[in-house]
Amino acid sequence: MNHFHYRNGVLHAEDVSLARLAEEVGTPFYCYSTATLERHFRVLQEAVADLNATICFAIKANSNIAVIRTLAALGAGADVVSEGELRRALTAGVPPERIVFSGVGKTRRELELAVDSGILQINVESEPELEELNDVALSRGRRAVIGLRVNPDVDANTHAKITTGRKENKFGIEWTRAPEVLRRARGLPGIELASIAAHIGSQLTDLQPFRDAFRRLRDLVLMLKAEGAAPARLDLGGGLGVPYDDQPTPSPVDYAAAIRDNLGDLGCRLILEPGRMLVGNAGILVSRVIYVKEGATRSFVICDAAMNDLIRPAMYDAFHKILPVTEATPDAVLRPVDVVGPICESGDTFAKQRALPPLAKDDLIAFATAGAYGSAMSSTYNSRPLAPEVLVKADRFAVVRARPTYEEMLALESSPPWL
Ligand SMILES: Cc1ncc(COP(=O)(O)O)c(C=O)c1O
Ligand SMILES: N[C@@H](CCCC[NH3+])C(=O)O
Repeated sequence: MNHFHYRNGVLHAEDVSLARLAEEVGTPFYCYSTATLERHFRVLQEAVADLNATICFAIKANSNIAVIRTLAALGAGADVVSEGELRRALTAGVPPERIVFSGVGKTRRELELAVDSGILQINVESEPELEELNDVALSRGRRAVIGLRVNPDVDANTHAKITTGRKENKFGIEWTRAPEVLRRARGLPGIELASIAAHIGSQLTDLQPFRDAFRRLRDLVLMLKAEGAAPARLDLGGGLGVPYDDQPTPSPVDYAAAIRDNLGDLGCRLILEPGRMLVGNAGILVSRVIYVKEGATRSFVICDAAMNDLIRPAMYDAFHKILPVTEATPDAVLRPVDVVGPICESGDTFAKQRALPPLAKDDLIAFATAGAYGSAMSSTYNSRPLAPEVLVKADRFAVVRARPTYEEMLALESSPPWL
């Protein structure tokens, strides 16, 4: 369910016309719906209500502070993976006791900041990191509260670039060594082992890989219990997919059932780290057609958004629905076009041979389901300013990240003295 819909023939975000927003903020821009964010959070919260779970929004999916703040106001925590994300979460008002710090390559400085901030847990992904964190904690006279992320060697059945729980992936402690490393963690004076964690990948459209991973976590918990050292918490990561096309994806209720069936009787508190499912359908990227060009074998709709704004099609061959902001008439004849950006790479293509209603210079189009890994993965490639972000709530809107000026973009660079 999302709150982007046509009203009087114009695409709206809640009660705000995207055509009006395009006039006010210029294109391209991202637009997020507060109602969709809130609805997605509540649907998940209700689905897991009996499971004693903390929902830590994976802010890598959408790091806009207003988006994080919207979710934090409903009780969301945050899953962060860098100093920058930790600072964002704290700035957005997420209480430290609801923050989890994940990632395979946390620097000593990041570990120090995490320990000093008093966050819920640091998810350790390797033995060298465990030793480093032990050292950091002892040097501060503290014990670091950790989750040990294990790699359950389960195929998440998703795009190869976003699968994370196979043994050939860089993430987590190798499955066969997990018992030994858990015991090592228990014995370290600077470490408090509070949790076991796993995250097997992103955009999962099938629950079976989750079930397989949960069974493996169950085995580890039972092993620790038998040793009298049951973990207080289990961190199940994120990964639930969203429908980019019209294919159904598992519901939060079914996901919760998979958790309940496999882990519900263990008496552990749970941490969930959803990213995409909270924000994916809450965001849209609006762009203006610059030209329509007739090539030798196909037609190109060249728009002012590009791969630097939304890299998912170029990087993962991802599909995003493309909607005309002015609704097509029922008798409009669709024709196949390539929708491309202005960047100097053929990979700067949003869609190939997509059947779309007639589009002309200056028309507005919108890329749907762009709220997750859209703006968060954008860059300034080709010296293009980052697209602004707008948050809508009913009939109100706010520019929650402005488009930088070219002066601001150039200001961080300087000439060396010899030039
Ligand atoms: C450790 C961790 N947690 C949570 C997530 C969020 O994943 P998703 O956006 O698929 O829910 C990711 C990204 O896949 C991740 O690496
Ligand atoms: N960036 C990926 C998801 C990666 C998840 C990160 N753990 C995407 O756009 O689908």
